[in-house]
Amino acid sequence: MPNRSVAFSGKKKKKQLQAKREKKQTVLCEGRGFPRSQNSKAPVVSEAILAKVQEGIDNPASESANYLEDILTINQQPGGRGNVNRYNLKFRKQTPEEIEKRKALHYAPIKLLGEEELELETEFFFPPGLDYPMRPEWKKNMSKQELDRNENKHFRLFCEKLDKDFADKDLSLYELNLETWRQLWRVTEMSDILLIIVDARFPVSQFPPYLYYRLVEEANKGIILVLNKCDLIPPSVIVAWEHYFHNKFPKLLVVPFSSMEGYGHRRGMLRMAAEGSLRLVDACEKLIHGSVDLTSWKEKIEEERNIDNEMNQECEAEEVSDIVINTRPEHHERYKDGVLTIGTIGYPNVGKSSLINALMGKKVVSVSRTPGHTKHFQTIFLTQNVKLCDCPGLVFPSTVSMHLQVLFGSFPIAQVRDPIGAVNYVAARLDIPSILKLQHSEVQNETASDTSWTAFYICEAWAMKRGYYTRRKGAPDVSRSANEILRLCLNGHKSLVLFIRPPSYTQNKGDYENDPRAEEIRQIQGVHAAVHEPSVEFPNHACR
Ligand SMILES: Nc1nc2c(ncn2[C@@H]2O[C@H](COP(=O)(O)OP(=O)(O)OP(=O)(O)O)[C@@H](O)[C@H]2O)c(=O)[nH]1
Repeated sequence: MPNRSVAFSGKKKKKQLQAKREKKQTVLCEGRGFPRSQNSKAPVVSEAILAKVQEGIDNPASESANYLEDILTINQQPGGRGNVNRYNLKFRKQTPEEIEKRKALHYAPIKLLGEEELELETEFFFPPGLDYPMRPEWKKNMSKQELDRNENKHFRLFCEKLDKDFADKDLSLYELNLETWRQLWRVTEMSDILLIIVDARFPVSQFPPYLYYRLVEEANKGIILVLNKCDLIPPSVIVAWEHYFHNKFPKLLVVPFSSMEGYGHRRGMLRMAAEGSLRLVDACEKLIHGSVDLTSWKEKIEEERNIDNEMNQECEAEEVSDIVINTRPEHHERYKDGVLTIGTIGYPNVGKSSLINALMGKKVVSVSRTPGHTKHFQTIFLTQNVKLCDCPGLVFPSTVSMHLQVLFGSFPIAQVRDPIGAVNYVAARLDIPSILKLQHSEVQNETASDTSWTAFYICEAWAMKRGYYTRRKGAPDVSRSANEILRLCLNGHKSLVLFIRPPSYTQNKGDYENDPRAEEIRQIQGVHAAVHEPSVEFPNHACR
C-alpha cells in the first residue's frame, strides 16, 4: 500500500513555524556578529567590531555602489505631465554592507563632541574640484530630440567623471534626475538675481562654492545668500556666519530670514515677513543699481507692516502661479520688459516655498515637511515689476554625510533605512537624554555593569516615555522612536536644535553676542525665535 501522508495537527504546524522563525532570527543575529547578552535587551558589540566598523565608515570607497547604472534607468523614463514619478528626487541606493556597518554603531557608547568640533567650513563639505552638471553647448535650431540626447549624454559623462575623480572621497547622495537639473538651468538662465536659500542651521553644507563661481564670476549674475530658518539659532551665530561669508565670498550679499516671522499667533494666519523682506529689497537694490524701480515692493512691505495683527489674512491657497515645465534653453535678456526676475535655488526643505509665501504675505505655493515637494519651477509676480521663480529643491554633489542630509531634510526620513544610526549622529552632538529627560532602562537593573547611553538605549527610552511598543512582541518600538527623534530635530524642535558654527565661533562668541547686528537679527527672527523660548511639552500620541 502506498504510504499515506500523516495528518499534521494545527499545534504541530504552529511549532514548526515557530522553530523556523527562531532559526531565521539566530542566523540574522549571528550574521551581524551581535551576540546577545543575558541581562540586556540590546545586542553587545566588541571593541574590535566597533573599530572595524569605524574603519569602514571612515573609508567607504571600498564599498562604492554602482549607481551609474541607475542614472540610465531614471533618465529614460517617459516625460510629460502623465508620468507623476518623472520629477521625483532620485539618489543612488546604499549597499547592504554600508547599512550593516552603520547599524553596529547603535550599540556603541556615545561620546559628546565639544562645541568647537561643530565649527565647520565650506571645504569640509565641498572639496576643491567638485562641480555641478552644467547645461551643455546648444544651438537655437536644435530639435527637441537632439537637445535631449545631448543633455542626457553630457549628464551621464558628468556623473561618471565625478565617480572617477572622487573615488577616494565619500561623495554624498546627490540628485540623479536630469529633469531637475534642467529646471535649475532654466531658472538660472531666466533670472537676473538668484537667491541661494540655505537652512541657517547648516549654511556651509548647503552653499556649494562652485555655484558661486559659476553664477557670479562666469555668468555675472547677482546672488544673495538667504539664511532662512534663522529663528532656530542664536543671533550671535547668524552674525558670525555673515562675517564668514563676507570674508570668503566678497561679491555675495547675505540676508538672514525667517519665513516663520510671517506666521501670526493664531493658527492658520499668515502675513508677510516684513523685516526680512525689507533686507531683501535692500540687497536687490544694491545689485541692480536702479535698473528696475523697486518702490512698489517697498510700499507693499510698508503697507503690510501697518496692518494690525488682528487683520491677518487667512492662510488659504490663493490662485497659483504659472507652473512652467518647458526647460528648453533660451538666451537671457536682462530685466526683460522692465521686470526684475528673482530665482530661488536651494536644497529640498530649506524653506523656498515658505519664503515665497512669506514674501507675498499669503499662501501662493504649497509647503510641506516632506522634501522634494516642489516638483517643477513656478513663477509668481510679487509686484508688477518683480517676478519670483521657484526652482525645485536640488541636492548638489558634496561630501555631506548621509546623516546630515537626513537632518536638514534633503533625504526623506521615511526612506531612511537606519534611523537609529542617524540618532547616533545627533546624540554625539546634542545631549539628547537630558534634553528629552530620558531614563536609561538599565538604571534599575542591578546586574547591569554599564549604563552608558547608546543610540539604541536613547530610542528605547524615548519609545517607553512616549508609549510606543511593537504590536507583535510588545517591545519598545525603537524604529518609530528613532523616526520621531529625527523629525523633532529636522523641524528644529525647540530643544533639539542641532546647528553648526563657523570656524573660531566659540573663541569669539562674546564679540558676536555684543555685535549691534544681533539686535537687528532678533527682529527678523520675529516672535517665533526658538532660541529664546523655554522647552515645550510634547503632546502624548502614545499607541500600543
Ligand atoms: N522654523 C522655521 N521653519 C521653516 C521656515 N521656513 C520653512 N520652514 C519649515 O520647513 C519645512 C519645509 O518648507 P518648504 O517651504 O516646503 O521647503 P522647500 O524648500 O520649498 O521644500 P521642497 O519643496 O522640498 O523644495 C516646512 O515644514 C516649513 O514649515 C523658517 O523660516 N523657520
